[in-house]
Amino acid sequence: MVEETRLSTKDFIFPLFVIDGINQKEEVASMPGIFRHSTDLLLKEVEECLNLGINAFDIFPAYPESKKDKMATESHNPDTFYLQAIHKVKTTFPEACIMTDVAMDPYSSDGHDGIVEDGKILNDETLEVLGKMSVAQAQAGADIIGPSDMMDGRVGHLRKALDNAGHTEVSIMSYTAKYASAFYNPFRDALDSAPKAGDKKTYQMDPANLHEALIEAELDEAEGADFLMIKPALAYLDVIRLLKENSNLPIAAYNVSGEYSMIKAAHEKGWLDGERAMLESLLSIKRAGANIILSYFAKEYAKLRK
Ligand SMILES: NCC(=O)CCC(=O)O
Ligand SMILES: [Mg+2]
Repeated sequence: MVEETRLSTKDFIFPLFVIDGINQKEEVASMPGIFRHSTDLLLKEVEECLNLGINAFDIFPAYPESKKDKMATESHNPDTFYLQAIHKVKTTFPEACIMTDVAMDPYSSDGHDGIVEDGKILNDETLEVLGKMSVAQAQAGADIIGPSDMMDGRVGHLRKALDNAGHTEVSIMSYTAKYASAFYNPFRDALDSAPKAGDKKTYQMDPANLHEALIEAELDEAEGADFLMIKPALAYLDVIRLLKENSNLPIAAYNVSGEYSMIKAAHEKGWLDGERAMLESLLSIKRAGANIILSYFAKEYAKLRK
């Protein structure tokens, strides 16, 4: 009765990885228990999760090097397997909430979220590509698009692009405060999307900065974001709390791959109780103020609750 914070399966968005092909299921080496599925098996995974009470999914594609180029052209090719997978999932399970990822890195031969020229990221030119990508994802059936690129002005640009294409009901979950973090490495293994040169510090946030997140939040709200997200979660609980107290938008937190894998690794070594560590860290994210948690633990949590 006096417990102040309670987790529920409904709090979660489960990130899923999709690959091209049929009957393919590969475990991500640095993320025990997390798989890359071809679309046919992804449908089974979504069905299993829906039966466990998970309603929302964030789907990411892993592309082979041969499909990548400087302009991320594959990202808005209507025949590409990712867009077809989104369409298939949404038409098979219309009740599922489907979120997609907007950034160039899975399709970029530079492994960056934007267009690279002479070692620099071209912010405004990148917005054009992100606009095409968003409209293609909305067309495929996305309910929420998740711009994870951190270019300036992209929320407003994408809102306009979606509206102009008739997708007024597609929401934007902005990666408002996405920090240049060491905790993303397993995810980059899952997607083979690590930067080929340089790092992401010119567009992602400095882990030293808290109040800069408020500037990002004000801009995103003004530009039309429907949700604000903080990423990573565990090393940034203060940022979650600050945005929760300063915005009336729903607050999401991304419990990222490294946060998942370090608990899994310590559990495998017998150094801590993985289940208790999972529950405690998820609870801390909600206690800090997140309404929504994107987590690779979502399915494990849902099974436990069941
Ligand atoms: N745009 C999504 C991510 O970058 C996820 C990172 C992670 O899970 O480590
Ligand atoms: Mg920004």
